[in-house]
Amino acid sequence: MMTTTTKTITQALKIHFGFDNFRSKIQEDVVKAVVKGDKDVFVCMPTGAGKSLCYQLPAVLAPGISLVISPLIALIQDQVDHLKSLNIPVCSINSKLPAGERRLIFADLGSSSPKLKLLYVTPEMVASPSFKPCLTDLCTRGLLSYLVVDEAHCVSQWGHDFRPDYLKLGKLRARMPGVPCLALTATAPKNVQEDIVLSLTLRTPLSFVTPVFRSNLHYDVIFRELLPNPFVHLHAFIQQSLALDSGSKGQGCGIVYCRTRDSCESVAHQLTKLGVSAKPYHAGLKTGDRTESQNEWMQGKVLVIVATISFGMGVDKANVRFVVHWNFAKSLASYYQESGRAGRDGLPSSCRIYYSAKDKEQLNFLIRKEISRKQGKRGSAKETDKATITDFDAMVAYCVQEACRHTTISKFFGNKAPNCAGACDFCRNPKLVRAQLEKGSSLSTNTKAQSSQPSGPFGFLQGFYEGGKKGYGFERFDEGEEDAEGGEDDGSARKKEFGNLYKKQMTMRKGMTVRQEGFVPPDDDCQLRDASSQKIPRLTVKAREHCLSLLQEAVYGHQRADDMFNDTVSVAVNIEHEVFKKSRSSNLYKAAILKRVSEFKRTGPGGKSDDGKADSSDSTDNLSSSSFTEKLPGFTSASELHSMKRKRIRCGQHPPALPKKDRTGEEPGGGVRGGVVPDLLLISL
Ligand SMILES: Nc1ncnc2c1ncn2[C@@H]1O[C@H](COP(=O)(O)OP(=O)(O)OP(=O)(O)O)[C@@H](O)[C@H]1O
Repeated sequence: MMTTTTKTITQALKIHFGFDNFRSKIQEDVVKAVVKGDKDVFVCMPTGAGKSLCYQLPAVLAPGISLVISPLIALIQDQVDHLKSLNIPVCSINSKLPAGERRLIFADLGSSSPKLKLLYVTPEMVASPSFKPCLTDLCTRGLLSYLVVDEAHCVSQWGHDFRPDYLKLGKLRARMPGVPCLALTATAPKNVQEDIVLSLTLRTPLSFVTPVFRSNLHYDVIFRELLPNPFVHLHAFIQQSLALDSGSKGQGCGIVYCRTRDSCESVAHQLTKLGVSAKPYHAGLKTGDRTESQNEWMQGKVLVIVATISFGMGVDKANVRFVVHWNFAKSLASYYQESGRAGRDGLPSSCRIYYSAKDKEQLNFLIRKEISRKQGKRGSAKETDKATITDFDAMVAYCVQEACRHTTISKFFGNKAPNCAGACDFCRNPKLVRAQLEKGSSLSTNTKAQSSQPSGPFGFLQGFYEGGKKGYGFERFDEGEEDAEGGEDDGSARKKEFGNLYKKQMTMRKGMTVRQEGFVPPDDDCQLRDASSQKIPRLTVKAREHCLSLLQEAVYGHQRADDMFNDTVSVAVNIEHEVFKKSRSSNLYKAAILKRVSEFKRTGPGGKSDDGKADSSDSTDNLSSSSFTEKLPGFTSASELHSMKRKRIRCGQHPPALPKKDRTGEEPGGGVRGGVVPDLLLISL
């Protein structure tokens, strides 16, 4: 037990970390309790609350070495770099360490008075035969000051990031009975907290648990499928969050999380096209490119990083003004942690989900299939399987409930409802949230009504799955990702296999059409009706989708105040489908679509009358769609959309470069080249 005075602690806080004060009373209390060293300590504090200091400061003051267990090498590296920049003797032993450095570290650890203060290792390393003797030696010589378990929720099978190797830490703990243990996490509901204490055999620990509520974060949910152009909407949100339109500099940065590598690429591309500097970050990139993206974002050269969830763990950037989830998170606990990367400096920041029912359905499918696979492997069901589904359901409920978002999160973690005070969309304007829900549910009803097949579990056609079983597949939900170090994964081949299976099933589900050579099938989130139909020769899905987006823009621009809650997406989908059904050739189809588009534009409030003047209904006296945007911050104004209109190009001129993904060799206009279709068709198609 140590008798370090408060003065010594505050001096060390200033000297080693450069802070005049503790960030909070609880941070100070934890540090003092750890420094005292007579008890194990459990800390559950929100993301960004300053948990690292709770063990780093005591470690600096302690005479020996503190062993820190952390789940990821990348996370460890960030901590090590940070501490090295503060001149604190720290190192990490991991599989990637060059032999020479490794020898030096072991030499220091074996010396009579090691210089190292903190030693970071993964749970796998701590259990490895090469490390065990060193650890035993340190224990025997009484040189181990603390055992620190960071991200302690990984120890719990109820936790959203369970790591089987964390379970072995209980045994490790038993081998060092006299060493105080400190477990820290940001995301632990009651059952996970209990599991941590049990698994790590913490002895009557001092618990410091603070509510998860962070008043500086504004949470909201936007239904992506209701948006005429989600990218324009995202762009507007980013502009607002970073105050780009006010010309302010040093305004911070943001993260957009996507589930797949492809969506990272396409969202980053779209944002760049709209004028925001954005870069993708995912495991499919070369390490150098990934590091470059991260560095440029850290330095503020790139404002938005569009990443899979592999990005962010350990990234301590204070001025993240927004975290967007373009795709659904796999659980509410993960969502809390990922969104919590916003506003670590305590300033107002936004956390937004672009919810999509299809996206949810897809993730549901993946999660349940994965559970089924695990159950098949172990031959039995587990309570934790249920917990995974409960956590996912909580995520769904968060999006589709009429309730305060902060309250939903707080209750999930076993806290009381906080005083949100308008820090979520529901508390700001419940009517708008309700309107969006109603629109969303009518959209999903329409989509369901279109299917002539009875749905199987979770909306899928049961007979379509291999063997007709209720198997769901997919072991990780950030598909296409490299595995986290030591994660419980069986390899990428199976991932790919499930990916292909999933795509195949979705295609079958959409159209039951046998694929013809050369026909590129619709993506999983394609909104078209009869998307897989190849009834019109040479008409591609891409061309149809493009027509649909033109229709959507036109329908949206056509809306008047009294029909602003009309479902523009469904209207456009139905018109496109009607035209598709009636047309016999690709050219006739396109001409019919353009005719409908120009009709809408001519007659709508945002359109022009025949004499070329703005329609009188566009006057500021009327409730235009831009004032609607202010009222319902889930929707993009028609004017924003019209400013996105494609540039007029003439026959013989090259169209603007297509995004990489579109360069398939296939003509966007369905294989029709300039000269065959009139000029007007090339403008838009
Ligand atoms: N006493 C303090 N005064 C000022 N800033 C502090 C203090 N303690 C910590 N910080 C800063 O707060 C930020 C968040 O700290 P830290 O990374 O430890 O949070 P955390 O609780 O571990 O979050 P997460 O769970 O997301 O990893 C860091 O930038 C850190 O430097």
